[in-house]
Amino acid sequence: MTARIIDGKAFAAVLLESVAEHVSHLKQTQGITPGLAVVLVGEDPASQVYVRSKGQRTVEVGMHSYEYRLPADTLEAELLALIEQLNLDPSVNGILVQLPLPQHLDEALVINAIDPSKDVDGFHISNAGLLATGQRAMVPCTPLGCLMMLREYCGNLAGLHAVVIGRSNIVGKPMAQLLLNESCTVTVAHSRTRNLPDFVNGADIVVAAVGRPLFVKGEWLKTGATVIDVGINRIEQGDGTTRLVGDVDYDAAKDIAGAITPVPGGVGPMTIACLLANTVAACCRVHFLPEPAGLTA
Ligand SMILES: Nc1nc(=O)c2c([nH]1)NC[C@@H]1CN(c3ccc(C(=O)N[C@@H](CCC(=O)O)C(=O)O)cc3)C=[N+]21
Ligand SMILES: [Mg+2]
Repeated sequence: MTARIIDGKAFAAVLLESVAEHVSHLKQTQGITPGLAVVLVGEDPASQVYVRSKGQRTVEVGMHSYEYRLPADTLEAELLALIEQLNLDPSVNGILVQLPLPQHLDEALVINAIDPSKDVDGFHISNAGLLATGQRAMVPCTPLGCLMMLREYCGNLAGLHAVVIGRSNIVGKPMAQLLLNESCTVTVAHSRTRNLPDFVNGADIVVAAVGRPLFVKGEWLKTGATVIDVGINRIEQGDGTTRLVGDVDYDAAKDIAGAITPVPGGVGPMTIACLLANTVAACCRVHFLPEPAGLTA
């Protein structure tokens, strides 16, 4: 069996098109242009690449992009002052503080300083709590993108056994919450789980978010399983160049899975599309306007 390839890039392009239409409608009928502020502290090269591509996509769909690049030694008080300024600025509908932050900054403190209604990453404790209790929340972009692709490829998810590998606050935990809200039977596994292959072998859906290259082996999978690979690992090749690989051994998995996301071109592009969709939703909510459908359970 050869798996269907879940084309996240194409899927994201469709979502971005509908975001762009929504933005254009807001402009024409309300004179409003949604705005997204992205804050990057420090000079991590990978983070700079992501921030640049977020800014480009934001402008492409017709929204305002505001970028703040702060030095690595920025004081916590300075960062909190910027967040407060963005919280109060009505032209800013979404605020994203790029993670990870430098060591001396308290990530939880900084994230929880963001106005929850502008927390388009869905990382604020208030949004995490709303999601965990099945209420309308800003949903973290990566798990939201994964859910959209799963709904498309599996249809109704109720009763399916999903194994989420990874327990981070930004992917594993919210992914498990979303799948529970879809009535999946959810197992949350992680790098310390014993007999992980046995759990994976029982899964109709596998979401791999452990951050270890090629960690999930093809032979662990149940035939026909749907595999979502959240990993983005840059590995050195023999010739000195680098290559992006996921957390799943794709070449082996594709002969056993029923459907699988590639890396790159799977979850990554959906993450950015969902970020922009969340920003439009945040803008609609603050103005009491109808918002794009399908962003939550
Ligand atoms: N507050 C915060 N929110 C985030 O959402 C956030 C963050 N911090 N810190 C870093 C991670 C990483 N992240 C990615 C988004 C898109 C791609 C993406 O589009 N990847 C392309 C390939 C990119 C490449 O070639 O390097 C793909 O998978 O096809 C990757 C990674 C968002 N993050
Ligand atoms: Mg972790």
